[in-house]
Amino acid sequence: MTRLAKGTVIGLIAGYYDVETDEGLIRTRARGVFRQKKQKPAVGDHVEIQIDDQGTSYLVKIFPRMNRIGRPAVANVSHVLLVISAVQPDFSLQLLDRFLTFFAWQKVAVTLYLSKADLLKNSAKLEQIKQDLAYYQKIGYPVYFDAETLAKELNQKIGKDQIWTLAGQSGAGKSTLLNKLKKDANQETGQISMVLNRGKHTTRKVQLFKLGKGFLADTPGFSSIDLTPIKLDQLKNYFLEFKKASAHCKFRGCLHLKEPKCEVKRLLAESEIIQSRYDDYLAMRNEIEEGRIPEYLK
Ligand SMILES: Nc1nc2c(ncn2[C@@H]2O[C@H](COP(=O)(O)OP(=O)(O)OP(=O)(O)O)[C@@H](O)[C@H]2O)c(=O)[nH]1
Ligand SMILES: [Zn+2]
Repeated sequence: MTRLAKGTVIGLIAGYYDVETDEGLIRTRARGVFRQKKQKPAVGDHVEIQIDDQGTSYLVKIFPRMNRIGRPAVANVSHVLLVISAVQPDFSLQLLDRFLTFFAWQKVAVTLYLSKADLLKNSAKLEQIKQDLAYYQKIGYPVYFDAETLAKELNQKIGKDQIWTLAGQSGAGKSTLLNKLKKDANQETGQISMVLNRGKHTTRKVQLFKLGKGFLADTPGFSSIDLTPIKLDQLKNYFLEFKKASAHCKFRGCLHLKEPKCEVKRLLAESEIIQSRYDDYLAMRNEIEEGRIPEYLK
């Protein structure tokens, strides 16, 4: 006799999957059939497992995913915590726009966190960055300037069963923030970790840890992105303020290039849309047309 159980993969350790189910945490292996089909269950996947009388279990089914992003991959990511540094590496609007476009395309909501503001205390440079970020706040992205406030509010922000992950340029401060959030959540001695650490050779690879009413992926997140698979005529939809404005463009399907009576161009002329956003839109169009990441970004 075998029975089935449903759950979410919350950990991936040396070929084993830890699945959180109604009957508790079950460590299981994936059926060989996935390998034949070149499918690989990822942390965050909603899955079905088969359990026999001896308690041996197999992961037998992956339910359709919302998305699968990052390396190591996390599935069904609904929110990203995007870490951008004020310095080291230098703050870059261009890079910020690339990340935001990528996540809008992946249907992932983004919260911004500015790291290393302490290294620029009271400088004109920091004021400029804050002014830039105020624009992003205005178009709909929440922005945080200190880790304490972020940590406190994340507990409320992470909704039921939501999966969040970190992203940001290499060196931006993702691991530093992650460690802080984990410490605040008192995860290092958490119950799940103890169960999982029983085995001697279990090197943890990827794990979701509980935060708020959902999870945050315990991975460094990812730092490089490829925009070239985006469809050229869809790109405009991933600039939130362009999308909103486009309802008032004369032409449906306006690409905000040379079309007459374009609302995006009007707002740009009035500085309601910042020039760097529009320039980055054009640069990304080029990149998609060329089908490769430009040299200067490699
Ligand atoms: N002064 C200051 N230093 C920071 C801050 N956040 C991170 N750092 C430092 O910046 C360096 C890089 O931070 P990490 O957390 O390793 O960055 P990361 O984004 O995980 O980097 P990758 O693993 O390369 O992707 C480390 O030396 C940190 O101590 C901050 O808010 N202020
Ligand atoms: Zn337009």
